[in-house]
Amino acid sequence: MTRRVGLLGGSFNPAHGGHRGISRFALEALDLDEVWWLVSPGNPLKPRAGMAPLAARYASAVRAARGLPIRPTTIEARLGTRYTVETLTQLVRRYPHVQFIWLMGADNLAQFHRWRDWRGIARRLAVAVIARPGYDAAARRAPAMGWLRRYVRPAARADQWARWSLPALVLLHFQPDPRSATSFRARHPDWHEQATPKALRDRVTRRTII
Ligand SMILES: Nc1ncnc2c1ncn2[C@@H]1O[C@H](COP(=O)(O)OP(=O)(O)OP(=O)(O)O)[C@@H](O)[C@H]1O
Ligand SMILES: O=C(O)c1ccc[n+]([C@@H]2O[C@H](COP(=O)([O-])O)[C@@H](O)[C@H]2O)c1
Repeated sequence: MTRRVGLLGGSFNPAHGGHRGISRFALEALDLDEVWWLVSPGNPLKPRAGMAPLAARYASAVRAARGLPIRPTTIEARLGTRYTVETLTQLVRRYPHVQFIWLMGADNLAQFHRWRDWRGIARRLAVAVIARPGYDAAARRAPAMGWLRRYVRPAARADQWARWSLPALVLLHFQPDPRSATSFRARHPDWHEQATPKALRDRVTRRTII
């Protein structure tokens, strides 16, 4: 049977309640079986300075995902992909029985036009953007919206996304969640220096999704 999976790519530096909240919301609004958290080896647009090691970020994701149908994974490190379009090409090929939808917060929509082959991403799979406090105006004015606007689908029918022709974009609003990794790091600057259990660290390189 075809599974419906939402992909939330991120730095997870560290994972926090906002990731959990939006994933829980997406599971329901998009009628998903699972959300996979793609813990990035390194966002191509973010500086490396201040980025905790992948093992620590992955461990934080495993903790934050507990009890929900969310699978944190470091698959991009194993595939050797950093650009989302490359990751998606490989995932679609590797998992022919999974229907994927790309999830991202409104802050990323504002930057989307800077991603490699962003139109190609939207041609490969549906995209759901989740509102984020402080980013409404930036998302509305997002340069990528100049092209994407014509492909916007009604949020009231978000659970039908698997039937939409591509490109397809849905803008989802739910109780805005102000949590961010930036504010977490401001309060806990050395969060990743706490020991990462060795077993978890080892699993980062070995882990497969299914
Ligand atoms: N509170 C939130 N509301 C909506 N989207 C969110 C929220 N937190 C994270 N996201 C989204 O989750 C994905 C991964 O986010 P990321 O790991 O960069 O966390 P972040 O809190 O945005 O980090 P930072 O503050 O370091 O930029 C991105 O698409 C981001 O937009
Ligand atoms: O492919 C790109 O050009 C690209 C540029 C910037 C960000 N991304 C992806 O966007 C996702 C969110 O990143 P972040 O750091 O905002 O959590 C993550 O999966 C990144 O790999 C991808």
